[in-house]
Amino acid sequence: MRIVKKRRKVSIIGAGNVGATTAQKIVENGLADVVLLDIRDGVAQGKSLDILEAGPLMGFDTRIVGTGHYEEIADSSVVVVTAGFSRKPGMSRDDLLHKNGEIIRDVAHNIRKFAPDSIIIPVTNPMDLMAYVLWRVTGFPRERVIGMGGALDSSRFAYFLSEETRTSVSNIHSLVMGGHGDQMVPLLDFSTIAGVPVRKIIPSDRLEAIVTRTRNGGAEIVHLMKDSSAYFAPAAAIYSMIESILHDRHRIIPSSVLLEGEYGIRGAFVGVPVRLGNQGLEEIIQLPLSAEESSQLAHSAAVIAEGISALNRLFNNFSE
Ligand SMILES: NC(=O)c1ccc[n+]([C@@H]2O[C@H](COP(=O)([O-])OP(=O)(O)OC[C@H]3O[C@@H](n4cnc5c(N)ncnc54)[C@H](O)[C@@H]3O)[C@@H](O)[C@H]2O)c1
Ligand SMILES: O=C(O)C[C@H](O)C(=O)O
Repeated sequence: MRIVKKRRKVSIIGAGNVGATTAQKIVENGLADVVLLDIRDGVAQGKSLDILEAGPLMGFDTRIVGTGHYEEIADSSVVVVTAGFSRKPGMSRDDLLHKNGEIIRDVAHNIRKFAPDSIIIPVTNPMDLMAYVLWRVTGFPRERVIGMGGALDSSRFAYFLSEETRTSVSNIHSLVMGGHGDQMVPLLDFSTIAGVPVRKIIPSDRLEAIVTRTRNGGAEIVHLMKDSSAYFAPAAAIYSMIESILHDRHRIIPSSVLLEGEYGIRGAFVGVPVRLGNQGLEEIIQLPLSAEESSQLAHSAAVIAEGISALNRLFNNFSE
């Protein structure tokens, strides 16, 4: 007997650099059908057609629809939110709070209305705070709002470690926790090369330089590109999360989720290692952090909590 399984649907809000690159990866790898939505007339439609016209060359049969209408996102398994402004050289991610906050509140209302059963992956910056807006407005359970930040930061950290040691990236496991901002916490005790802790292999001054470069990884690209932030590695990070969810792989991927007492933090979205499967967030992995790492994480969470206070001042009422 043939098992016929309908392809899953992923919607991406924002057809800019991150959104369109993510769409292309999903469709080319046959992971899901995609709806690409943008406020700019014709952009999502044009990019979708362009991606489809590569089908005969790349050999994929997955579909992508470009649209400006939220009705199209109905029945999505996953909705990725990349709509909004990116920072320019000299700006911090938090400088985008007001402009992107308004956009994301509107996007959240539409997700609640048209894709109420979806799992949301917030990407727009400042990501941990935009995740909070999406969670507050949609009223989704925390299992279904999972922000992308730690996957990207950990990948950057791993790449820099591989470059330093001239070792294949496949031998490197790295972990970055905390907010997706200047206070992120790269964890040396949980980062290894072929199972050996990095502190045993790389001298401390070099490790310190790598940690600093990881913290500034986003800014380094913004400085180089001037009018855009990163999008190839971000799209790969989003893809890895969606793949673990749709294929129910239970991969442990650092992501920004609402903490309810884990790591001593409550009421904020903060990056922690989580297990991702069909239902979204399956488990928050609690690691035995050192006193110094715990205090760095607490500091990062305190900065996010300040951002939440600013959001509460901005939106008296999240549901307007
Ligand atoms: N979390 C992360 O790790 C991470 C990584 C990279 C980028 N980002 C963030 O993702 C966001 C997008 O980055 P980008 O490089 O794709 O930017 P971009 O400018 O290329 O694309 C943004 C798109 O959003 C669209 N848009 C704006 N308002 C909209 C609305 N109301 N509804 C639908 N679409 C709307 C724009 O028309 C544009 O096409 C930025 O905020 C950036 O800082 C986050
Ligand atoms: O740095 C940015 O503004 C974009 C993104 O958050 C990144 O880390 O590349």
